Amino acid sequence: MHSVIQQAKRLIIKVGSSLVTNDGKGLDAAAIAKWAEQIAHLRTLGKEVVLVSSGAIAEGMQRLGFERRPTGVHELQACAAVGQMGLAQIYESSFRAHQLGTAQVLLTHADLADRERYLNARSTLFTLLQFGVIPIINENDTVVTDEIKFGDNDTLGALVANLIEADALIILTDQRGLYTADPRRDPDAQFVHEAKAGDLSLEAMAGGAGTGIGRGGMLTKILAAKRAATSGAHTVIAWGREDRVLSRLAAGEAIGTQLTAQTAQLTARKQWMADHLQTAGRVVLDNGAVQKLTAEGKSLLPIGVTEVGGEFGRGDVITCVDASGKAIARGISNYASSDARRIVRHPSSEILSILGFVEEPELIHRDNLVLL
Ligand SMILES: Nc1ncnc2c1ncn2[C@@H]1O[C@H](COP(=O)(O)OP(=O)(O)O)[C@@H](O)[C@H]1O
Ligand SMILES: N[C@@H](CCC(=O)OP(=O)(O)O)C(=O)O
Repeated sequence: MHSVIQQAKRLIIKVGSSLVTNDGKGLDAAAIAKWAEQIAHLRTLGKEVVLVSSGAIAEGMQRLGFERRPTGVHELQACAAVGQMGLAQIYESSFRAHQLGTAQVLLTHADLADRERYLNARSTLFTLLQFGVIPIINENDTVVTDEIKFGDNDTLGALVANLIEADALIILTDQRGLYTADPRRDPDAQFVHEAKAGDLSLEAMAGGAGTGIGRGGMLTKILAAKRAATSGAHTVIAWGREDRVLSRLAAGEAIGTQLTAQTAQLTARKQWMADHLQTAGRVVLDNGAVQKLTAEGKSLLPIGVTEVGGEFGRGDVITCVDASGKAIARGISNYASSDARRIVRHPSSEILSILGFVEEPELIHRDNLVLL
């Protein structure tokens, strides 16, 4: 019995190129329809699902008549642009059959490295989930070059898991999971049912991609599990063509390789904030706001702030101090210091008229806040 997917409330599901495009033969509509049906079922169980799908380049190659993967970066980018249309179309119609809308989200490494864009991507994804649509994510291949690429969507899946604090990452691939060696090369390879995410011995077992279609191979999946675990997300690597694989995982069946995160979600997040020893600025809270944060676990609203110190940007970690100057919390600011100065002491309903825009009603959302 594997219970991590059964218990997960928010899930990232990553499907690889070889699966989506039937080993490069063209989009596998039947397989995609089955995942869409199962994801619709997961939604009825109350789970939020974000899909990370590869396959744009493979599908674009097919559409443009390439027999082999082109080597030129612009040809690859052109393939991605062409193929992404196919992906968007097939996901939209497959989910539509289950009364579910989809949204296309194309991300680059630079988007997640930049704090402001990181926060924007995060807020947009949360909003899409609130609207009940399925975000379909891929790398924005047309604008990236090798140096700034995620490179493989396993890594992207893990970063998205970190971004929206998913409980689990499911990586669907063309193998049943991790073996002690590449099963395509070593007939004696043993299946690994369960391990700790981040266990170094796993990295020695995993090899590169098995076909010319996929990019990452097993090593990037193992590293993705390690990365996902830093924000407390567990990973399951499973065969995408396994009968009802997603529904059975959600029912607690032990399919695939389960890589369990060792850090609890909250601890991981707290640790991340605690690591920000040098914060960019500070806000002074009135007694009411101190009470809301410390005793009631609430978010910090601009109205509870009396003073803003230092220069910081949206997305920077700042310190919250009480009237005596004692640090009581640390968190990610939704507003730059220049904007924060204008909205403090005001109710959130006035943010729009003061600034002309609203990022969020909170200065720091409680999910982005750690008490000291
Ligand atoms: N230890 C291992 N266990 C399982 N598969 C492995 C291992 N090492 C390498 N592989 C290879 O990784 C491949 C899956 O990665 P990849 O081709 O990138 O798929 P995807 O397109 O799903 O990301 C498998 O087909 C397999 O040949
Ligand atoms: N963004 C690329 C994904 C490349 C990639 O990571 O492929 P895979 O190893 O199959 O997940 C595409 O859509 O073709």
